Amino acid sequence: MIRIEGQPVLTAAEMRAAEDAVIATGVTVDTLMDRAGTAIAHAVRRLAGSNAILILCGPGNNGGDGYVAARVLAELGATVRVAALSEPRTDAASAARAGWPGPIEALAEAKPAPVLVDALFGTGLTRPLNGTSPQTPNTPPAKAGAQLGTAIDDVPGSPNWTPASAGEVSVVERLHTLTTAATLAIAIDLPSGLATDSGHALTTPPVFHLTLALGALKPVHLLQPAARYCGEIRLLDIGVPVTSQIEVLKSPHLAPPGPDAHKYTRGMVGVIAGTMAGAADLAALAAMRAGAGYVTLLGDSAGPPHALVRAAFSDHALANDRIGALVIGPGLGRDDTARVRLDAALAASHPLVLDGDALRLLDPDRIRALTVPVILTPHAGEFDALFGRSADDKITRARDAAARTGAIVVFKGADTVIAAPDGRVRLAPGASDWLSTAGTGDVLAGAIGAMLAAGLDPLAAAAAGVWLHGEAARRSGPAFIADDLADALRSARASL
Ligand SMILES: NC(=O)C1=CN([C@@H]2O[C@H](COP(=O)(O)OP(=O)(O)OC[C@H]3O[C@@H](n4cnc5c(N)ncnc54)[C@H](OP(=O)(O)O)[C@@H]3O)[C@@H](O)[C@H]2O)[C@@H](O)CC1
Ligand SMILES: Nc1ncnc2c1ncn2[C@@H]1O[C@H](COP(=O)(O)OP(=O)(O)O)[C@@H](O)[C@H]1O
Ligand SMILES: [K+]
Repeated sequence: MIRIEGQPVLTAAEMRAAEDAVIATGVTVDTLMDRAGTAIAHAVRRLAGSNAILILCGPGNNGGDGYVAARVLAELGATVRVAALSEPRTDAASAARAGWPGPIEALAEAKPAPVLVDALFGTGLTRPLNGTSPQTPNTPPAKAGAQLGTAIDDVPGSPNWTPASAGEVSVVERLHTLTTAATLAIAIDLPSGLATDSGHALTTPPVFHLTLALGALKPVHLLQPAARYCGEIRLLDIGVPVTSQIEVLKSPHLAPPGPDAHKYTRGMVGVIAGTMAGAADLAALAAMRAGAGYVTLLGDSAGPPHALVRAAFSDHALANDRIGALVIGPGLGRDDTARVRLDAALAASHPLVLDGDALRLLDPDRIRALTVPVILTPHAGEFDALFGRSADDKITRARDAAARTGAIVVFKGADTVIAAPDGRVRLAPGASDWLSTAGTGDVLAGAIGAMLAAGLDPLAAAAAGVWLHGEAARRSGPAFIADDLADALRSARASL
């Protein structure tokens, strides 16, 4: 089981293409399924201990993985049962079922087990699961020699097959019931019911403890709301080489200061204040706690820290060529003064982090015309206002916005997506929901400003800022406020 940090993320079509490329070299689908099922079995065995396991198998290759896993688990000495939704519809799944020597129960009547493994549907699910399953046989399954491969009642030891009682079975209901009754619920590749690429639920699945992604991570594992249902995510290697421009965010390499460091070499951040002074203060504090050597706040500011260098806003103060990044937007306001400050900031030729109100005062063409490195940090409302609404998935939207503006786009939320104009994407794994409190976005802007001023390239700076922010939130526990979060950036940085 491989941890997900830094791993490539593939769509369903890209994963199929990667599998096809391996198959073109002479490896069979059955071999790939065997590898997948074997890896699943070993992972489940380790997690289940001596507890009994129930594997739910669907009609496609996800179900095929389930049959292989059942066979290998039995060979490993586990107590394992199999319940099927319907007969297999692929040759590989049929062959896998034929290899399972035990009985096959009808999903409609299967009794729960302490460990539930969902191998009903994977990347092939393209439409909602009906409350009732059209595939559930209400007559006994086909006999040997049927077109779909080995018939279920020809499988050695499968006399227990019983057709669904009333001819109909609610797949979703059964999945929920059996999962809720289990103490450990594991989804194979993805929880059945979720769409692989969009982050949406076609049908709402239960919440799993663990999802074992096969061969590569998919958007479903990181985009909300889908990611909520996956629980912990681990990757299983099935020997399919994969690459992608989309990767899971990983911890950054941030060197501590060396003996030749001084405050300016560590990076000078300018934060421009506006009508809501506290927001700029938070961004400034975050920049300091994320490791900037010098932070100056231009405009009105109230409280500590004393290390923050305050100055009146002026073109002269902005012209300081030691400034490595300017942060503008938190608490800026949208009045005439805000517009004047924004115009001056854009004209100052420093790398920019544009957040909050700055995003409300700009349009994509004006951002595109900028010649300095730019990082945009919109939440969903700011994103819609700047780029318009769309039904596209969050990765596509962030990528399009980056290509349109030439800027790095940090599309925030519980599933932050960072996109570069060249198509590279970094996906942040689920951060603390306690981040949903005022001012945490200001903290993020400051942290990213510190990374940009330290000399990281814009994508790396945005990624490092988001990582530090997520780690600071994790370390802050419940009910923190943005001030606590800014302070916790220090220990997040120390953890590297
Ligand atoms: N390819 C490979 O080499 C490898 C693939 N691997 C594994 O394969 C998985 C993908 O397999 P898959 O493509 O067979 O799709 P899967 O997710 O099992 O389901 C498709 C089936 O469900 C049916 N169906 C769809 N919607 C439905 C609905 N609402 N209600 C009812 N039925 C519905 C659909 O029917 P159809 O749409 O054709 O009518 C079709 O029969 C992947 O996640 C991984 O686990 C690994 O073994 C490694 C090697
Ligand atoms: N439920 C959540 N789970 C994880 N992160 C969240 C959640 N809600 C918000 N966030 C994060 O918290 C921050 C909120 O930013 P923003 O909405 O700009 O707040 P503010 O404007 O008050 O500073 C973003 O970094 C966002 O990604
Ligand atoms: K599944």
